Amino acid sequence: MDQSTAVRSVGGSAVLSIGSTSGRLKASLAKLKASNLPAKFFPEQNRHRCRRSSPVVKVVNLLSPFNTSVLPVTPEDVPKVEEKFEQHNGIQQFGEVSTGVWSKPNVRRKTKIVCTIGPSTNTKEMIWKLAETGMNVARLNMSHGDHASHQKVIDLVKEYNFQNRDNVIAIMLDTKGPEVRSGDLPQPIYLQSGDEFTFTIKRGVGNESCVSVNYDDFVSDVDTGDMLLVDGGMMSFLVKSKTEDSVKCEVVDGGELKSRRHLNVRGKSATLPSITDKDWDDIKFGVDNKIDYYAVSFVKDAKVVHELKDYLRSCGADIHVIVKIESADSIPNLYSIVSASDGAMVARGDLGAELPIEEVPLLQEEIIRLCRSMGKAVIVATNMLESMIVHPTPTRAEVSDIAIAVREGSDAVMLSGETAHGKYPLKAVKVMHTVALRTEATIVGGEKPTNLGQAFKNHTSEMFAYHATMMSNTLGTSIVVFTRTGFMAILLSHYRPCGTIFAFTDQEIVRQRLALYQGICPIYLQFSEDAEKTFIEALSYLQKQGMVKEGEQVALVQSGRQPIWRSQSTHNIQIRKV
Ligand SMILES: Nc1ncnc2c1ncn2[C@@H]1O[C@H](COP(=O)(O)OP(=O)(O)OP(=O)(O)O)[C@@H](O)[C@H]1O
Ligand SMILES: CC(=O)C(=O)O
Repeated sequence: MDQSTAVRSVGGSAVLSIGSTSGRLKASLAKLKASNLPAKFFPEQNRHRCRRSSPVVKVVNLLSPFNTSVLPVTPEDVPKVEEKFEQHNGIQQFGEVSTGVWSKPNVRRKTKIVCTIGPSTNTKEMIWKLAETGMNVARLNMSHGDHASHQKVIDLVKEYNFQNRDNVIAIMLDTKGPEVRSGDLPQPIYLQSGDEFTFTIKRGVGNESCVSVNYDDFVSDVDTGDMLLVDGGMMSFLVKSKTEDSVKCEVVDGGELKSRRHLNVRGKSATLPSITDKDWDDIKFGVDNKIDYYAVSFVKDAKVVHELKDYLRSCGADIHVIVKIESADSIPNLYSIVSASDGAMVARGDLGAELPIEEVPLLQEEIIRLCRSMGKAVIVATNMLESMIVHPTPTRAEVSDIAIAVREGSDAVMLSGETAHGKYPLKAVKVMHTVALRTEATIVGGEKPTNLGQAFKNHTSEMFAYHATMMSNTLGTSIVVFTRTGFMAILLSHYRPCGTIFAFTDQEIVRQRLALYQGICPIYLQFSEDAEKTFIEALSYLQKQGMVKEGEQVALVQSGRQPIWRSQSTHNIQIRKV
């Protein structure tokens, strides 16, 4: 077996591919000399670390007609794959095209994909297709739609999870938060630089020169000289003067102003509570529907996270909280906010509106580093494939953006408008999958994030996770872990082992939750009283699905907060032959 399960079938086709490439191609590949690439790409020089194939081998593989592991990116190729979906009358037939779980993109890729569900994707057919193409988490944006429309999506995702025991999609409810939005307009207004335009707190105004704003303190929060941004900067307005109920502006960057657009004041957060009355109503809706994650918008301090967690405890809801870092006020409190939560989202849209745009990449890196060191999940969001809302191929800069987020170590990357209302939702997921998979193949694994030891305060589990990772990296094995709470699987994920973490759980809620975490393939299994019987069943499942081969070794981990079969004091890692 190739040492990295994430790339094993790709690695296997290297020799064949060289033989099948044209002379011109061979000549260009010859130019890709090892000496021209950074030493860290070459595993021979990092023997003590994870063994990976070099990018040169991967380039050959990408170009090979025999390669089936890396999905195509070109517009010519992608429709062929989508056509394949169309050939099947009825989405249930997906199972028939699959040749075991290993063929699924969700298993081979480590970095997870969050897809926002909207008008382009809120049908049964599209949710099934998204799931089969690589979606790991379905995001419901509560700024749009009503409970009935979100209920339909939740029910469909649950139906998918129920019918597909070998794949799982988590559900994330993203709160609207204290968003300031302009009101309805009968039709879009075209504004040019230098035009005058007024925003008013009077209700129901929408004409060529003035529109309502949904926030009563808007006038008092804004000062003359402030810059107002629409949709994160798509249009901008300079505040010239204000009255009791209106703010008069000059258009700086013009464009088309549509209904219900998002407004930010550069450098300022609205003086509204992070969780509004509407959000509490939506949070209750999430509790009733047993969703997996809340993404909480515009969190400014840890207090609000504690408040939400207290509420969830009081109703016995086991839902994890992801804080969205998007408010200027959140930055000084970053450590305490992340510490109180289960993870963070780098919400680059609003972050880049409230703070200078050049701060966004630096903050992204810092937030990822902080989350990794604290053992928290981290998602990079917004504009990742923005051009694919209307075009079938991404810009090269967008491809690089995904690669950077993967290299920086994010657990997940997110699609917003691309899947919510874009023209090419499946292609966008496919591109994200391919870029992430390709980038992961060049990452040297097993680098322990600093300070992780202090994050978990459970030194035995911590030590076992660390050593299981080192052992599996050295031997080139996958990791098999049994978990009732998800704790040990999450801990292992934070050490970023090279092989896949097959996390067996007898709790459906844990199976769903683990879908967000880097490198984890969650699998439901009813645990037997007899540990050995359960291990055999798990390994036989993996073998049947093509995830491990006969004779291959796996690292089997029995550790964590709650003992399943072991007595309190025994923890162990076994290396087993399948
Ligand atoms: N549930 C939904 N129902 C209807 N439209 C939706 C839904 N979810 C998303 N959309 C549409 O997809 C767009 C992109 O989704 P996204 O989650 O990025 O929204 P957003 O961050 O609130 O952005 P915006 O400020 O542009 O609304 C939204 O602006 C909206 O037009
Ligand atoms: C995702 C989101 O809310 C943002 O980027 O602002």
